[in-house]
Amino acid sequence: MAMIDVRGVEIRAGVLSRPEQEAMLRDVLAVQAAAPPFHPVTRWGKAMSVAMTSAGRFGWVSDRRGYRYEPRHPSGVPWPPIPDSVLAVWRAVAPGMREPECCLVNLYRAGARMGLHQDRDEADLSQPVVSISLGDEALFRVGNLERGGTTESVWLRSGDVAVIGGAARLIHHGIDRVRDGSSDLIPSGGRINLTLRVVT
Ligand SMILES: O=C(O)CCC(=O)C(=O)O
Ligand SMILES: [Fe+2]
Repeated sequence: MAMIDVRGVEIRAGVLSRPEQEAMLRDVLAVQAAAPPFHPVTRWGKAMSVAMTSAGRFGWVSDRRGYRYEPRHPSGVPWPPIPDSVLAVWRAVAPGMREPECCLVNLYRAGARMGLHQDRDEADLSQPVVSISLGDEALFRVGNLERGGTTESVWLRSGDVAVIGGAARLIHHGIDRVRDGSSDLIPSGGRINLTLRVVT
């Protein structure tokens, strides 16, 4: 299994076989059925282009009050549990770490992107963020610990796993674009990204 290091972010290509991706997709579609994806609104009132939902004890939400982790979906229902297929990936790539408390589900349909940001809303930064890609390929950009400076980009493909941890835990990263129609995994098209986080 190939692993490349992009500024301390470990990108493991082809962690999931096609049958494993299909099984995980079924589990993620069940999460989405229980907790429908929504477009979070930023503090400044702008809807994000990525639709989101979560599984686990906490989910990530944003609205006019800002962003934070919450124990319930905006509808009031608790987030569904993180599927075992997803937990298995965390255990494989982050052995000895705590169990994840949030699986953020990012849904990229045509034109969706995610600007450069840090994942810094978690209390225990000794724990990594593990990111799983399903469906269409995405151009992942990695910057620096501080704002600004040069960046490097790499395509993430269906079944790839990225580990953002250690000295790179607070590195800036984002998704510039998704190559529409590059994968046939998701029948309705697009890309799903799962990020596993220890929140507390
Ligand atoms: O979609 C991706 O690959 C990255 C997602 C991400 O950075 C996040 O949800 O914080
Ligand atoms: Fe992130």
